[in-house]
Amino acid sequence: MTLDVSGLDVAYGRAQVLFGVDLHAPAGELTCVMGRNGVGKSTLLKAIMGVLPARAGTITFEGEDISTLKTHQRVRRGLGYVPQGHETFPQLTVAENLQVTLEAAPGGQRSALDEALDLFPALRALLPRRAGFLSGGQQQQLAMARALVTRPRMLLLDEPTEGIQPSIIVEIEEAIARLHTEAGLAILLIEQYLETALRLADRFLILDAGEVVRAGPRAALHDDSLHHLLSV
Ligand SMILES: Nc1ncnc2c1ncn2[C@@H]1O[C@H](COP(=O)(O)OP(=O)(O)OP(=O)(O)O)[C@@H](O)[C@H]1O
Repeated sequence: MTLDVSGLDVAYGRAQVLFGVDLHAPAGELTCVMGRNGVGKSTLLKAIMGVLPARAGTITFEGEDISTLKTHQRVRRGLGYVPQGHETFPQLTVAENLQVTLEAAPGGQRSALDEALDLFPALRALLPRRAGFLSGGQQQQLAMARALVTRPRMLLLDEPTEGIQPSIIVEIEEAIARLHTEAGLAILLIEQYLETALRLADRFLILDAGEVVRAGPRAALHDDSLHHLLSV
């Protein structure tokens, strides 16, 4: 369940955005990817999922080189991904959103759906609602529940609390903490805020202008010299 990225370069056309990024996200640990707006955090997750092609570098998951696999093959290997902006099918109900994913998942099991709903109990009451009518926070919970239905071994979350009302942020953070501590799921979390990272992370990595400038265990985040690299 360990994910290793080595020497990753990614570009949008001629504009290179990631430069030789190395990342080690061990099994069972929660790794925070941090850094200010536009430093390349989302691009890193997209490249790990194969949504964007890498120009150079390797991505290894559980010892297998997955660099050339298609996104759905990476999902089958056990990577779950919740992109920024919590994409759901707005015209479908919450129940249908979950069902569609369950049916598309190899060996998808009803029990996985029940477990996902146990993690976000508020979604149960919303099952008949169209996803497009949910609040941003509820849609984020639905997007996370959908990713969990595929029973990932590592979950990649792109700023799950961005732009979400504080009461639901707490629920989402609790769900992330439970997935990590109770279910032992490995998590790669994009998180801009230091306080949240200090609460949740086992280890961290800070990007600046597309390069890894710091990485280490959570304790190393208590370092004032990092502040200029983060949003405050
Ligand atoms: N589709 C695209 N085409 C061209 N450039 C892009 C594209 N998407 C992102 N970029 C650029 O790549 C850089 C990194 O963007 P990215 O979204 O990965 O950063 P980020 O750290 O996730 O920032 P944010 O927190 O704002 O999402 C930025 O300069 C951005 O403008």
